[in-house]
Amino acid sequence: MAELVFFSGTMDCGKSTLALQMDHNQSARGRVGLIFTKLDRMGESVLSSRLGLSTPAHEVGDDLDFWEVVVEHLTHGARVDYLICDEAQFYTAAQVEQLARVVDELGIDVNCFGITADFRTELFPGSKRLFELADRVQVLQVPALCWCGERATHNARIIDGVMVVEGEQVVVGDTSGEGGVIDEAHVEYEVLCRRHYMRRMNSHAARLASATPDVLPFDLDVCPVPPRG
Ligand SMILES: Nc1ncnc2c1ncn2[C@@H]1O[C@H](COP(=O)(O)OP(=O)(O)O)[C@@H](O)[C@H]1O
Ligand SMILES: Cc1cn([C@H]2C[C@H](O)[C@@H](COP(=O)(O)O)O2)c(=O)[nH]c1=O
Repeated sequence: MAELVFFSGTMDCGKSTLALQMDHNQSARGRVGLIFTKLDRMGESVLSSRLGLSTPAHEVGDDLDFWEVVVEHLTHGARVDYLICDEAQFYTAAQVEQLARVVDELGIDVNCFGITADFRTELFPGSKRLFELADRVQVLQVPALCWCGERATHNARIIDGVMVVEGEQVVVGDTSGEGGVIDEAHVEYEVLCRRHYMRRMNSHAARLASATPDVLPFDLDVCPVPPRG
């Protein structure tokens, strides 16, 4: 039975790597897939992982209709066994519904990969609809970690070193320091555990706090001093 599966988690937890592995394993056994992505950090029409691998992909614009794309392939005699859909958080709710129809009416497996929530902890439209419609939502096995060592559960947006909780939902960027730019400010992301997300305590803020002896905003037993870097 074909399935709609949503592999979800924070940024930097290995979603795109898994998407590439899944495609590799399927195509190595002669199955034929279509690969989609939207707003990948590496540019248009590419699905890339931080491990350095990438593959060409169909870029998903707001007007792309997954049902029509797949039906057109089939009508022209092409085989389609599965779909790999990366950065699915950015898809529209209608596009997720088209993906569900591809599964139900064409019997094609659809594997979606994407972050659950934005830097304000609000669900992205694509993720919300996937949570509502997917046969399965899977968390990845290797957790991304907060600077304190706990499992990271939240994505923080950092502008010029300071964590923010207001702004546009979509700003393409990375966790490695290479970010986008808004109004000439440097935008990047950092994954945090809930405790440190709620305290607005990214690694930079924690380092500053630990350097100030009379300001101890959190319990050092639970929140060790973050590593330098
Ligand atoms: N130099 C490295 N050596 C080993 N693993 C790495 C290295 N760089 C990144 N990774 C792994 O790649 C993961 C990020 O993979 P990626 O597929 O780009 O994440 P996502 O798509 O979820 O944002 C990291 O969590 C880490 O496990
Ligand atoms: C939290 C958050 C993230 N984004 C962007 C930043 C990246 O370009 C992607 C996530 O990609 P990844 O492969 O999972 O690292 O999403 C955003 O636009 N808004 C946000 O709030």
